[in-house]
Amino acid sequence: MAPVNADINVNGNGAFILAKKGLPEIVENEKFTQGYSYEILLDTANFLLSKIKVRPRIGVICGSGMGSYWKDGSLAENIEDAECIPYEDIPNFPVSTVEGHHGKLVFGKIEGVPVVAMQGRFHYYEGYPLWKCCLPVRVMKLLGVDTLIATNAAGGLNPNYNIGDLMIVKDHINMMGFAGNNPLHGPNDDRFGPRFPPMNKAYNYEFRKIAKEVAKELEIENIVREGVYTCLGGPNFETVAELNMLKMVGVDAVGMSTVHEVITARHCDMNVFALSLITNECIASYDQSGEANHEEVLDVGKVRQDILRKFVSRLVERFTQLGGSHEK
Ligand SMILES: O=P(O)(O)O[C@H]1O[C@H](CO)[C@@H](O)[C@H]1O
Ligand SMILES: Nc1nc2[nH]cnc2c(=O)[nH]1
Repeated sequence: MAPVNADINVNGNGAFILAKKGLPEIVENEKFTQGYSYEILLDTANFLLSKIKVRPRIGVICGSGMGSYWKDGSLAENIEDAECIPYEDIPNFPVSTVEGHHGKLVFGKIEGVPVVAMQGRFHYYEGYPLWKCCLPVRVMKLLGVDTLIATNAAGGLNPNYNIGDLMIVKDHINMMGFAGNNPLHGPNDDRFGPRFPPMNKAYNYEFRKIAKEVAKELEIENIVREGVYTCLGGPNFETVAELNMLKMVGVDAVGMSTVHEVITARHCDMNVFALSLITNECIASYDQSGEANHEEVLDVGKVRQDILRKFVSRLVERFTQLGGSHEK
């Protein structure tokens, strides 16, 4: 039997083997696996501080299609005195490559509270290692942020959920972590946090309680849920078998972000609240028609933009009133 192409040889037993000459050399890049040092991120934080008027206390990460819920680019409606800094202009920052992620940091005030919002997050599937996806969280911490509100678009796996529901994240399952991929992988710098951070109280109990009260005040409690989120590496959506496995282990909503950001935030002792917008139904049966797609994800973000803006704004106000004494 002849080899099918020049890169494949046949050994003496007739089995195919790969020709060694064609294989790429893999070089381990230390910086890639270990992340930027405290000092490098301090430079980034100092650069930002030299540009902005407010010192943010709360950081908001806008999920897919949600960055414009405060108007494209400026967050003008709700972030007062907004100052936008494109990621390209920030030293050591990655850039956004996904549609629905504008790629700007917006500084200003919501309900009088100094905030920074990320209009666009970074995902593993874009090619960034997890530590780099989470770099902005550490920069926020160095800027003085003590509370993180992470929003995301997610597929609803819980059969009781509807498209357009908002899920308060009660907990997560770190599927990528099971495979050894963690934003805290590599040497630990105690100035950020401990080597072995606990995660059993990752999503602040008081914040979740407040969010449920606020949902009642805004009369949206019928669309607000509470559940377990998981992040997969993406960029493909899930197979039916994968979804059924996730359902079995107690997952309510599936996405491709947030978990690593939350781990990074808890490592550096930030209070965390996370909210999933259910943008599509996870198709967990071979008999069901339809397919997940990013356009639908972005469309549902638009439909819910007013509610999201009101909900997150009220949460910013109420979380700040809570002060720093509550249990994290
Ligand atoms: O998690 P966010 O960034 O909100 O976006 C979610 O939606 C996108 C897929 O449509 C993926 O990026 C997934 O992570
Ligand atoms: N993995 C995943 N991410 C999403 N983001 C929005 N919808 C989905 C989904 O169904 N699956």
